[in-house]
Amino acid sequence: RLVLSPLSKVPGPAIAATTRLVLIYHEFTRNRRRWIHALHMQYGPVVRIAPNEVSMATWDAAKEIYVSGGSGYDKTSLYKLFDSYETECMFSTLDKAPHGERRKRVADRYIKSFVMQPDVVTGMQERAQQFVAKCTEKTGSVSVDIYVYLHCYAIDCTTYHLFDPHGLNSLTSAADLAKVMELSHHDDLKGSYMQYYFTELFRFTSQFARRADRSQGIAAQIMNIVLRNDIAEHTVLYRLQTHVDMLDSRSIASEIMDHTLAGLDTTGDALCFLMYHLSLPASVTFQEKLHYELAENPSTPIDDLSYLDAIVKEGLRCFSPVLTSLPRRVPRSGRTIAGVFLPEETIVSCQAYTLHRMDEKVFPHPEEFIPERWLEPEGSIERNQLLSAFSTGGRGCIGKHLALLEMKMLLKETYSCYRTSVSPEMTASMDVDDQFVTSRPIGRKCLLSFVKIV
Ligand code: HEM
Repeated sequence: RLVLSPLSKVPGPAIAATTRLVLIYHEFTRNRRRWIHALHMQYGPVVRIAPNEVSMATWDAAKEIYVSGGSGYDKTSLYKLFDSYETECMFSTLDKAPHGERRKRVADRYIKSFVMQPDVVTGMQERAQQFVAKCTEKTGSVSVDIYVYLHCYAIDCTTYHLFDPHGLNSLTSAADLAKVMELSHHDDLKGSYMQYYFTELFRFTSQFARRADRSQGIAAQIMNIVLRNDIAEHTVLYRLQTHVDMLDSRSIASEIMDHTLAGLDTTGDALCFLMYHLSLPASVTFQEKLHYELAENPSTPIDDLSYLDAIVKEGLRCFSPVLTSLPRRVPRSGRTIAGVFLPEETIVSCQAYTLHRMDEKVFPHPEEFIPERWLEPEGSIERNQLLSAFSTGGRGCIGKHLALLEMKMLLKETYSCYRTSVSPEMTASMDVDDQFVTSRPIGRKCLLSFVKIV
């Protein structure tokens, strides 16, 4: 492995080239992303992290892995863990052709022009207003745990888009709030890796199945909704139910379930990290500039607010909720990337955490939160190419435009009228806790105070 493997010339620690146990150790100790980033800083943009696995950190490599041929290389079996009801969904379909067929069924519901329609925008705005009302219902300098309410907001918005009028109303209903608490406080990292490495064992012990522990309640609810015939026409479920070549109900439920969970932690955690950062004393100017833009342009379309856009992009660059590698398999007969030949079936990936930091010509002072960098015309192409929060290509995030609308709407409704600051009672850690795919604050609590701007 160290000497004769076609990967033997790829830089990286010798021990990692000889056994996968090193990578497994970092996976189980929640250190995979940090370890890979440190290796990139030491060895450069191409690193061997296991006998048959290579990590890359340039836009050219990302383009080849995720965009070549439309949707890049096929996924690894890690994604099989995202089946629901023991049935494939778009995200867990490994190969290109069946994935493309699945994606076409719902793609029109997620394109920007559809998401920006009044039906959808108004739905998001109502929920953003409910979020602000919830955070400000008690008067005085009361601190509010936005971690929970942001997850409520994310799932209420997503399920409105997926299966209105039966979406969750966790910002207004205590029963739905309890479901969100259950979903957003789970810890899936070790269980998921166990399931990945010991697939056969888990097949016989399905009571430990990854999703079952956190999402049994919502899974049953979604299956019931899928069978209903009163779904609003603007939704993803309606699109699936009325497709000429309709999928069976388990496949539809699996798809809807996956989108529900895909839109929960991602948008919820991204907003949580971002609002926390904006509420620190050092961010007063960012809040002021944002408030000024919102107050001066109350009727400007949300997508034309350039400072709001810069805040969201910088938030996604610094605190992306999907920081870790998105693994793919090198196609038949192998490929050469960045001058390195990778044999067929080598596992290859990029991680957003490193793409967002490594090239200091594109992102000077990468550890600093500087929204203004997104307003500079020079270097704009390179910055946007390397911003990988939603990944890229035909398997990139289908919910990107919905997520951006949700984020912008919530910030607009909040910072048009309120100033936020970190509450003095806030002792929970906001350091990043890597889960299997997403990352969230370690403390799972974020206490902020809201003060009305008069
Ligand atoms: C800030 C919020 C979000 C972020 C950062 C994010 C990020 C991502 C990323 C990086 C991927 C690609 C993963 C991979 O290749 O392994 C992805 C895929 C996906 N996302 Fe998102 N996502 C967000 C919100 C949403 C929302 C709101 C929805 C839907 C309601 C959604 C639905 C999906 C689906 C269905 C896929 C799979 C696409 C496919 O396989 O073709 N995401 N997301």
